[in-house]
Amino acid sequence: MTEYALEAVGCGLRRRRGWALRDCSFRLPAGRVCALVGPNGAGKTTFLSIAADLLRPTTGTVRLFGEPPGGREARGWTALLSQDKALYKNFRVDEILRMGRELNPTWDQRRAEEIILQGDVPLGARIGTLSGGQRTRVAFALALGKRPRLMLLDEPMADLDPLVRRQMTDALLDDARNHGTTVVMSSHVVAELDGACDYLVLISNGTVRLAGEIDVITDEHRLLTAPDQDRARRQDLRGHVVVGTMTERRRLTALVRPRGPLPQGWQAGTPTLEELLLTHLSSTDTPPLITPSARVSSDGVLSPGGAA
Ligand SMILES: Nc1ncnc2c1ncn2[C@@H]1O[C@H](COP(=O)(O)OP(=O)(O)OP(=O)(O)O)[C@@H](O)[C@H]1O
Repeated sequence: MTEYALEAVGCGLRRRRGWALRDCSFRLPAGRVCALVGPNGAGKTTFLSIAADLLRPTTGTVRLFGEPPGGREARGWTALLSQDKALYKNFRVDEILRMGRELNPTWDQRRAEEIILQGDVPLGARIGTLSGGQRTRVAFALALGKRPRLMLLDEPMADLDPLVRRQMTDALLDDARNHGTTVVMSSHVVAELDGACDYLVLISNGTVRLAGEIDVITDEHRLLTAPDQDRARRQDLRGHVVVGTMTERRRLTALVRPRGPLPQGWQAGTPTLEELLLTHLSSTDTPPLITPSARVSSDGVLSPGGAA
């Protein structure tokens, strides 16, 4: 039976200005590396904060391996690496690692030190004297040293140079491959997600628009291209779900979810992850696409045998 690292059922959070997250339902099978994507203000940080028990949802529930995020077990299983990386500035790096060791029964000192030393960060240096990128590396060491079952990352790599981004991505993938760690990573950098992630959750306006395996979601779409001279060609797309269209150099390109045979005279290709995300990010009225493995039934009961 499929084990789910994360299940959200009807999860919503209301802020003073309105809903930051609304009726968010999906599930994430254990061991996946999931990209959490959405425009600014979509609700990604809000969702990750609920999963890390920093915020309580106004409606619905989130479960981590079947347990509520605030429970002792779920706290032990989860590591959150957030945008602000709160680390005590007066602590030395080795003191931060000692804190990690004392707080976490599953602590892996060798792993944490490996991450620090790979970046030539002195173990005796105070956090306050480190550069932004070096601090991020310490935060990664603290999170990876915990050996969590579920790693939540909220735009963690913004201040890292490209080489260190690659090192940290490799470290995450290593953990996913060798220890079955489930990773949820929010980022605006598609290149960072492409190749690293095999699962996708796209949130827009506080609601889930896409959720599931990246290859299954990609397979549900076609990128159609036709010369734009013939305006009637737009009519060809009737009956298909059109996520978005773009005209460039007099050629019309449309990202569609086919509903029947593709129209004659159009070239059909598979969209790249970037094409898929950019088009979905600018679309507000496309019906959500949740693949079977990510689906929660409408009455809030998890659908049986949902894994694809
Ligand atoms: N502390 C807060 N008080 C009130 N509203 C907030 C607060 N934090 C976030 N919001 C609002 O909640 C909504 C969701 O914000 P959230 O930070 O979750 O988005 P995000 O997808 O992480 O955005 P970004 O990509 O810009 O980091 C936004 O409308 C935002 O203005």
